[in-house]
Amino acid sequence: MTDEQEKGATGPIRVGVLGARGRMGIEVCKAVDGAADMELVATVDQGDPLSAVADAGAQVVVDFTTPDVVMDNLRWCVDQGVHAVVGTTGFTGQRLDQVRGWLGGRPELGVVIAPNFGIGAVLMMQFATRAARHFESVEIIEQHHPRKLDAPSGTATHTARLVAAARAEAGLGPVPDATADEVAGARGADIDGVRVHAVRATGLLAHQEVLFGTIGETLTIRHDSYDRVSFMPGVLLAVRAVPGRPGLTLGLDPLLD
Ligand SMILES: NC(=O)c1ccc[n+]([C@@H]2O[C@H](COP(=O)([O-])OP(=O)(O)OC[C@H]3O[C@@H](n4cnc5c(N)ncnc54)[C@H](O)[C@@H]3O)[C@@H](O)[C@H]2O)c1
Ligand SMILES: O=C(O)C1=N[C@H](C(=O)O)CCC1
Repeated sequence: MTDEQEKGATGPIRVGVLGARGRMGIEVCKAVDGAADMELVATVDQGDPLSAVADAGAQVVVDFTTPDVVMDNLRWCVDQGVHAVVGTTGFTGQRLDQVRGWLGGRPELGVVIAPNFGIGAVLMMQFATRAARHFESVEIIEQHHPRKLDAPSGTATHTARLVAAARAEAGLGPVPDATADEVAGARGADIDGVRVHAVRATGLLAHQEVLFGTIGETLTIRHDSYDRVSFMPGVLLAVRAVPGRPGLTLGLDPLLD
């Protein structure tokens, strides 16, 4: 039995939440509070010292903050020897490599970074990856609440990368598109050759369609989160798993298998 398993066997997982007063942070605090095998020991938001997390003896931190502060938070967690579950978006390949580099010096530590903790959203990405090689055309349409700071969403960016990799592996060429004299933005963002359209509207929460096309047919794979509670089973799953998963885990897929 590892040290972590031993700690887990003797008591609840001690959890600290960063971004605790944000839309997601509030839900995470409620979910952790309501989990019999966890104890919410620290809640930190902008202006509060991170040291509260260490002082409280947190074993796992959950971060739902903003792309501009999340790397500093993660660096701090690694330095302090605290496992991390991260839902904050903005993770480029370069950022992920940086996190892997930090973890190289702390082989016992785990970090889970997931662009979407909704189980349905994870399946939507898996289904889209599976469909990708069968269709010459693909576009992603993500729709979110208007207070979202980033566009396109982390989920859409991750999906585009997965779909592009599956297309490349299948030997598909570029998506057919004869557009000329494009008005800037009309065709959406280009992520690894996949067009991504970001919609923002009051009343929406988090939604995504992946639209595939080939001769004579289309396939639309759609996921909708209507409430932030939809992300909580995935967050709790990651909190339970991360002490036993050294290194970087990207996405929730390996935890669902
Ligand atoms: N992975 C997922 O399933 C998922 C789901 C929803 C949202 N998100 C992402 O989570 C992030 C947060 O989303 P939100 O809607 O809760 O945003 P939000 O703006 O409501 O919350 C962010 C919180 O972080 C706080 N904050 C800022 N700097 C901080 C710091 N240095 N230390 C501690 N707290 C700090 C802010 O004050 C705010 O309360 C976004 O990147 C969003 O895209 C991911
Ligand atoms: O509300 C948000 O902000 C969300 N962000 C994530 C993303 O960018 O993909 C997940 C869905 C909700």
